[in-house]
Amino acid sequence: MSISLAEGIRDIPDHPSAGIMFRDITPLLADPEMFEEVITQFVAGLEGEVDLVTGIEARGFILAAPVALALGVGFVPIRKAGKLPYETESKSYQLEYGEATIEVHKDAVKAGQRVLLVDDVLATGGTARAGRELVEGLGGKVIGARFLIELEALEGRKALGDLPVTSLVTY
Ligand SMILES: O=P(O)(O)OC[C@H]1O[C@H](OP(=O)(O)OP(=O)(O)O)[C@H](O)[C@@H]1O
Ligand SMILES: Nc1ncnc2[nH]cnc12
Repeated sequence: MSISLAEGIRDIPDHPSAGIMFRDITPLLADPEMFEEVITQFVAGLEGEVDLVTGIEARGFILAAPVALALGVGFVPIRKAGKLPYETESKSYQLEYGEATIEVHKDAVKAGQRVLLVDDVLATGGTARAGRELVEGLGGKVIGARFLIELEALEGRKALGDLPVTSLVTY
């Protein structure tokens, strides 16, 4: 029987602010079959193609870490400003409901490493683009991005240019 990932996503109107329909993935995460299905679909075709997986705080971490382990490669956290302890590079950006700054450790990616970007939601694409720019600023090559959810009306793919993007549930 095929699994419907959309059934694990709950709609919360007006969170975190009026007019936003928040797509809550916690029911999916609480279901091990759905969670495993996401990781299986994310890694399909990527064996041997990736040197590092990066995830963006906080929900991106939940999905990116098991993807890294499934591919047998390391995980690099991209964190909100002020959280990483060593020297960092930073990027500020807009997202669907505000603005933020994210950071990565300066030594987290080596020149030429192939990096997969993983996050839960692609909305405006501001977060993912900032993450891509951080990785590429360190000399890494972002080879693709995987999202559980894509909010198509916000056209986040456009912010990622020619990057190969896969999303599993679209709204
Ligand atoms: O495409 P965008 O418009 O940039 O929006 C997508 C981002 O928004 C959410 O993160 P949020 O900053 O809310 O952080 P969280 O994971 O800590 O809740 C989500 O997890 C993505 O990272
Ligand atoms: N509508 C939304 N629901 C959940 N996460 C988001 N990140 C950006 N927009 C979002």
